[in-house]
Amino acid sequence: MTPLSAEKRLAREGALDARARAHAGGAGAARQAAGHVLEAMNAARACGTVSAYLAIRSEIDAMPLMLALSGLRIPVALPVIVGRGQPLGFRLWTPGAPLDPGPFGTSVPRDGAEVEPDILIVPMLAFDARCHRLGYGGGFYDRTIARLRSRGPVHAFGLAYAGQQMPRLPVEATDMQLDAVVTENGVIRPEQLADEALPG
Ligand SMILES: Nc1nc2c(c(=O)[nH]1)N(C=O)[C@@H](CNc1ccc(C(=O)N[C@@H](CCC(=O)O)C(=O)O)cc1)CN2
Ligand SMILES: Nc1ncnc2c1ncn2[C@@H]1O[C@H](COP(=O)(O)OP(=O)(O)OP(=O)(O)O)[C@@H](O)[C@H]1O
Repeated sequence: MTPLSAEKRLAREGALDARARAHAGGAGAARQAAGHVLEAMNAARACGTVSAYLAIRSEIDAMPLMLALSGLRIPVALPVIVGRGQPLGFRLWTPGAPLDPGPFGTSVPRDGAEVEPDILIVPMLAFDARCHRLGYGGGFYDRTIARLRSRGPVHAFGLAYAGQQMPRLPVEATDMQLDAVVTENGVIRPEQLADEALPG
């Protein structure tokens, strides 16, 4: 294990605790965040298919957003684990669509068509002011964002509780920066830190 992955593992422990505390605050945050995602999409002129997620553990619920998008006739997709070390696949979802159990407590639409999303709504353990993200460590979203960005423009918006912000996350070369992180308090765009251009 490299020192950086050990650092990430430590950060994950603190992040799980902070997220669980934020989650105990109730369902209002998920509804507020959903409204801010729609604002962020409008501001970025982002349109097309939106991939979201079915929350596991203490992730902020994306369902209010998914229902709002469906109501606006915007196509919604859900991630599918294709294999270890592989980018995620995506299947179309509609409210009430039958689901099959997937790995790690996830659920996937049973018979949704496979699609390529234009907008990714990304769950996480933690984020920082530069919109770097810490996930569960599978590297699934990093590989997925890298692949989609290599093919064309894609918007990657993190969705999180404001309480999931951390001072500064450890960053590996493969870690993708998000275009924004949306919380119940609004939209956070990546902050350019003064020392970012310096080596080390
Ligand atoms: N709601 C949701 N759906 C999602 C993701 C996600 O983060 N959240 N994913 C984002 O990639 C993918 C699923 N990937 C996941 C990868 C690991 C774990 C997880 O719980 N890992 C365990 C370690 C398990 C093990 O190593 O055996 C852990 O963190 O304790 C969960 C989801 C696709 N769907
Ligand atoms: N595009 C990529 N190509 C090759 N390896 C990658 C890529 N992206 C990430 N990885 C590797 O995957 C492993 C896990 O990455 P990381 O710790 O960033 O996962 P994560 O972002 O927390 O997980 P997830 O995205 O699944 O929630 C790391 O060893 C990382 O180097």
